[in-house]
Amino acid sequence: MYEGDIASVLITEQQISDKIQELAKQVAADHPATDGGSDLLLVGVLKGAVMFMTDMARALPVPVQLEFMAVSSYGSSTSSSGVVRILKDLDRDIAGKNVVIVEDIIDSGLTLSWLLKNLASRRPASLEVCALLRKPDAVKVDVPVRYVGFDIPNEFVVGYGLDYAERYRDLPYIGTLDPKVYSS
Ligand SMILES: O=P(O)(O)OC[C@H]1O[C@H](OP(=O)(O)OP(=O)(O)O)[C@H](O)[C@@H]1O
Ligand code: HPA
Repeated sequence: MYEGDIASVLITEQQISDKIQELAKQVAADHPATDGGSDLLLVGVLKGAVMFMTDMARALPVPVQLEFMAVSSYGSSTSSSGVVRILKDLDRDIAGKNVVIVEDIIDSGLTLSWLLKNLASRRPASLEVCALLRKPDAVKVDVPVRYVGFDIPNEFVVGYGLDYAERYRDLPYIGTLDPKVYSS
């Protein structure tokens, strides 16, 4: 699939799957199930986090509820515009809920820092972030991320939900994109 467009495989399907088991254990340890179930609410950030969110939800040994939000700062470019827009808001109130934001990638950190402020103002009982990938620039922005899958180099990556111009989301692994794809 996508022959010639992927320069290298950065993280294999197996590595993603093993990491998700690890992350799920960490999240569950911090959010034990109670008699009334668990009030853990995963907030997935569309569209990139869809694969990660659904795999996390199934790996978590505690009941979770799912909500989605769509924001966009990239459009069809490989760098963030810095302007975050809400394309789809949550369907319900998160006040009093234990919320974990599920993100595919933290790159410049702009999306997440905006999202954390936005969701914190809705008064959840707790608010944490679980990100599969984090790039070096994100460390410069002060965003507290409790759960991180992989720290990766500063290269544009695709696959497992991550796109370039809406393509490659369906790849089961994470790869680097051959620069010829976005320079042509
Ligand atoms: O840390 P940042 O530099 O802000 O980048 C991270 C954000 O960029 C991507 O979303 P995008 O806006 O491309 O939308 P998508 O998830 O629909 O692909 C990704 O899914 C993150 O939400
Ligand atoms: O490296 C990336 N790949 C795809 N989408 C992204 N959004 C931020 N960084 C990236």
